[in-house]
Formats: sequence, C-alpha cells, structure tokens
Amino acid sequence: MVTFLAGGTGTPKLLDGADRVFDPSATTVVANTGDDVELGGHLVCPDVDTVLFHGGGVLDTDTWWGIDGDTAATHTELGRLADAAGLDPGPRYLDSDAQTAGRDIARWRRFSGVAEFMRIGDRDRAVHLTRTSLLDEGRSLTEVTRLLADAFGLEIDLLPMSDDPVATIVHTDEGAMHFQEYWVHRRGDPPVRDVEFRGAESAAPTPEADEALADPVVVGPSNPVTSIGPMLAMDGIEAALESTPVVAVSPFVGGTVFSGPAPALMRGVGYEASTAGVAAAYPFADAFVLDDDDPTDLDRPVTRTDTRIDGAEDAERVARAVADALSEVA
Ligand SMILES: C[C@H](OP(=O)(O)OP(=O)(O)OC[C@H]1O[C@@H](n2cnc3c(=O)[nH]c(N)nc32)[C@H](O)[C@@H]1O)C(=O)O
Ligand SMILES: O=c1nc2n(C[C@H](O)[C@H](O)[C@H](O)CO)c3cc(O)ccc3cc-2c(=O)[nH]1
Ligand SMILES: [Mg+2]
Repeated sequence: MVTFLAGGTGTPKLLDGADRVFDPSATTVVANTGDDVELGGHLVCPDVDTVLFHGGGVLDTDTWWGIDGDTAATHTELGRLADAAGLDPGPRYLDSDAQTAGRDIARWRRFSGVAEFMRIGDRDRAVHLTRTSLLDEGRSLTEVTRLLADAFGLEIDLLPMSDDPVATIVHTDEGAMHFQEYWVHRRGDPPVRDVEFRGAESAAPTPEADEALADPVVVGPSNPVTSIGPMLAMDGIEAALESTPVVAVSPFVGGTVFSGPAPALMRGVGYEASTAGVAAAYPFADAFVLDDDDPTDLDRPVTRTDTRIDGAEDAERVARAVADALSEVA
C-alpha cells in the first residue's frame, strides 16, 4: 500500500509511470482541494480533476488541466453574453461585503459565472455540474469523487484531502485574493506577502484520508505551499506523517523549478525558494528524491535520479527512485 499527496502538475506527472512500480489497486492519491473554486454555481476541483482525468486517460497533458480536445462552447457563449450585456469580464465575487467582512470560505471561493475568468471546457463542465448536483443532494466530496473515479475507470483510489472547504488565499501587495485569481487572472504577477489556508483551522482530513496516511507516503513534486500546504494546515496531518515512512520528491533542482509560481510563494511564506526550502517545509520527510544536478546537501537520506518528467518512462524512473528510497526508510 502507498499513498501519494498530490497537487495538479508535478505529482500527476509522477503518477504517469508510478503504476509500473506501485500496484495501482494498492495506491491511494490524496489530492489538494485548496485550489477549489465555484464558478457559475459549479464546484471546480482542479487538482482532484487532474488526477481524475489522468486516471481516465483523457487529461490534456500539454496544460496538465482540463480534458484533451475539449470544446469550450459554453465558456465562449458566457463571454459573448457578458460582453453584449456590458458586464465586467474579470473575476467578480458574488458578495464582496460578506467576503471582506467575514471569513465565510464559501464566499471566498465563489465567483460570478458570467464571463468566467477560467476557461472551462464543455466536458470538464459536465464533471463540475455532476459533482455540484451530487453535493447538493447531500453527498460528501469523498463520495462524489469516488463516483466520478468509477465513471472515469480509475484503478487507484482518489480522495480529496477533506470534505470541508479550505480556500487558499494569497496575500499580495495588491490585496488578498483567491489562488485562482492570483494565478489564472493575474498570472502570478502581484508580489506575494503571505499565503493563508482559510478554513483549514476548522477543516478535518476525512477518515479515508486519515486511513491512507497510515500507509507509506510519497509527497510528489508538487508546490509545497499551495498544493501540499493546505493539507499540512489541517490538524493531525503532520502528526500522521511523523508516524509513517515519508519520501518527498523535490519540485526544485537547487533553486530552479520546472514550472509555476512555487519560488514566489515559498519566499512569500518565509522559506528559501529551493530544495533546501522544501526540506525545511517537510520536517516529517524521512528521505528525499533529488535531481542528479541538484547541488543541495540534506540532513536526511537522498536518492538521486534525473527528476525531469516528460513522459511515462521518465515517471517510471523517478517512481523507482521513490520505491528505493521508501525501502530504505520503511
Ligand atoms: C500552478 C501549479 O500548481 P499545480 O498545478 O497544482 O501543480 P503542483 O503543485 O502539483 O506542481 C507544481 C510543481 O511541479 C513541479 N514540476 C513540474 N514538472 C516537473 C518535473 O518534470 N519534475 C519535477 N521533479 N517536478 C516538476 C514544478 O517545479 C512545480 O513547482 C504550481 O504551483 O506550479
Ligand atoms: O492557467 C489557467 N489554468 C487553468 N486551470 C488550472 C488551474 O488554475 C491551476 O493550475 C490549478 O488550480 C493548480 O492546481 C484550470 C483547471 C481546471 O480544473 C479547470 C479550468 C482551468 C482553467 C484554467 C485557465 O483558464 N487558465
Ligand atoms: Mg494545485
């Protein structure tokens, strides 16, 4: 049995070849939900969905989000309607007073769906519509995710980190904004001062996620702040990781990332933007998988390989390094 902690790019890339090393029927993936956002009344769960679409063989692996070849007729029409009605096409909160006055997580992650600022594909939207309808019937996100996983034919067990809402809020020089506004609408431009996981103090990992964390854990090469951070912010997760063998794969090579805003976010929360910073963020990790070219020395065991993942064979190589590291610490 093995459990991967996943964001939406680095860890899904690793999962692309992990099934050749770890039995998929004995593999659980706990996905971040801090990025989740409500658009037009539909709950979008980007990290859960990347793993879902990857497992179903339909992921767009140019972007690592959305469905390959998806159309966007509804998205285009929403934009046209908004334009014709003279509506602001940017991200608009449904109730900005309640948002700024209170700490209502639902309001912080809920945006107006008229002229969406994220490009939602038509087949992708069908997933959000199904998910939201099932949640409205009173099912938990865990149940709904499992139903969707069955529909997409996943072999692994895919779990959201929590059934409770957590919203990743980036505090910037230009104010506080939801991660999707910071990353998609503002292209990661505003300087980061801090990152907050709103709701994490009252959110709980699900019993299913708790159980999965009793198995050996692989922290994939995801963003330590916005993909793994929301999990670590919940009570009990770090303690669970202290009690089980954990191997982490660095998303950095020294001070360089393969993609995305991790350096700015790491610096924003006070970590060095490097593999050393990742190790500081993961005090519970028993061993690390680092790139051959990473000059970092760590105080914990290190297994080295080429950690660039450009396909299933690369992913298999990194997964084998993970398995080797796990066998040494388990
Ligand atoms: C916006 C993006 O978030 P998300 O899509 O959730 O991505 P993750 O947090 O899962 O991953 C970001 C992280 O991934 C690293 N990465 C990307 N490609 C590779 C690779 O081939 N090898 C490797 N070891 N790491 C990889 C990348 O450096 C990023 O830091 C986000 O936060 O970027
Ligand atoms: O950069 C973008 N990322 C988009 N993403 C990716 C997403 O913003 C982030 O990369 C993840 O939240 C990080 O995990 C989407 C993810 C989805 O699940 C559904 C729709 C989108 C749409 C966009 C988009 O328009 N632009
Ligand atoms: Mg993410």
